Amino acid sequence: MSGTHAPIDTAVRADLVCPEPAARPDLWPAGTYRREDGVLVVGGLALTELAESTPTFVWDTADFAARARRWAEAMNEAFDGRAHVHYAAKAFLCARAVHLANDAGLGIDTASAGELECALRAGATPELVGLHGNNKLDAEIDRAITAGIGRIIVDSLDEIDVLEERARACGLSDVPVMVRVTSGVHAGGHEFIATAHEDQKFGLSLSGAAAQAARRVEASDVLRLIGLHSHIGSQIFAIEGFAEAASRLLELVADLAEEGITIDELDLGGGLGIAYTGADPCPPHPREVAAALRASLEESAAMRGIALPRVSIEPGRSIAGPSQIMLYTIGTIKDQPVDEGQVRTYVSIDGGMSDNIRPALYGAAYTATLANRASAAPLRRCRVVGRHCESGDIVIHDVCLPADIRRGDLLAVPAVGAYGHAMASNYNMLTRPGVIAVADGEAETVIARETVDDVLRRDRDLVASADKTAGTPERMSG
Ligand SMILES: Cc1ncc(COP(=O)(O)O)c(C=O)c1O
Ligand SMILES: N[C@@H](CCCC[NH3+])C(=O)O
Repeated sequence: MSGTHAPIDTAVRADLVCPEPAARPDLWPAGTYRREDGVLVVGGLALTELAESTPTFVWDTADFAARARRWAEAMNEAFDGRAHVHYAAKAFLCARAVHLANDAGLGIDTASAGELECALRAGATPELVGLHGNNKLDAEIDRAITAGIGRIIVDSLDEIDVLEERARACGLSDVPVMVRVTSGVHAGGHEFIATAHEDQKFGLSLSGAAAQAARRVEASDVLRLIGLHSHIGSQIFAIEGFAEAASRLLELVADLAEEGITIDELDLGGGLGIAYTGADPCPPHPREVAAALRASLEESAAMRGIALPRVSIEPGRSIAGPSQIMLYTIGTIKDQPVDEGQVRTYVSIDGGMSDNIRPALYGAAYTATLANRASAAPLRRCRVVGRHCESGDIVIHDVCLPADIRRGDLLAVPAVGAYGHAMASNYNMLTRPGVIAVADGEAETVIARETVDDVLRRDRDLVASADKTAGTPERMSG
């Protein structure tokens, strides 16, 4: 990095420095450390071993499994073995994730035909699978109910009619249904990921529609009411929001009980936050969350004179998030003038908003550190950008990196395991990165990185013209 201008805001702020794994282990897969030669090691594997594979998600599967187990143990301990945990597949899904969740005793929460199909084909126990969605398609419903999944979470009154119709068409008479209730608790980070305030698309309002839905499902001859569901949002650190939502749901449980309708289960959704940078607090341990939920639910139930229903939850981010890091290779580095006499250092990496849309979509903050070496150079405030044709293609707005970073260095971004790969796109026809599992020092590709041919194969005209010239579709197969 060179230039005659002073860098913008030369003061290196501690909160913009990426915490080393030893200082903030919660940001990294467990056991991540920096070797004596400065190389970062994840899952026992030196990240320099993956230098040829960047950009890539690096997934510590043992870390994912341990986080899943921690939720299962915490909930079962707090709720005397009567709780259940469903992994929210939208955070990150592949067959391996299903196996790991399953081995830890978790069910799978899905939200589309694709997620459902992946869970079922990977061998998830159907009774432990749930299906969400504010506009479920007939084909999705048919697949879900004929596979015998354990819960369809209805999201509107209309959908109850559709579910009844589909159940009859499929010859089924005992379809398990939960009613998604909008509790009115507004929690979570960005507005786009808060889901339980009134004026948004999800759920049925506590102020009327939820009770109506419960009555209709209860009265149905083909549906079976198994519980109420609430999801208040995502990236939440304060346990009070979950407790408040649960307490409001219990009020509805008590009202319904007076009408003779029994609610056996409350699903409190997902939402526990994780730390993305050194400025974020450490999230509470699942044990702490589970114990607080138990205490508050017990108090609310006692106050209303009702028995405590079974409790389930659907964590996604808190299981998948810290289990993956993103590994990029640094390319162009340049200083851009921003103000009189000042410059900002732009560090370009070989990925961008197509593998991490969260900064552009939610203003999410990330941090990064050199993965291939340590440096004693002074720190400099940088902006990490991708290689898309878009000035908003910013992966990290502000991070302090050693002033001697150079083309070819590896950059590790922690906590990308949730809503990273899952929200990746092909913008600018970039190929989506793969996911490399690391465990015991070994690397294994679990999701192959896309090739340009993978992307172009969907264009039927290109396939047809390749067929004509080569006489074989293999030409396009990458
Ligand atoms: C219904 C439902 N359950 C679970 C989750 C998972 O949330 P998180 O990844 O924040 O734990 C979500 C996403 O926010 C959701 O919409
Ligand atoms: N996609 C969001 C959270 C998921 C919201 C799902 N209800 C994120 O990246 O933070």
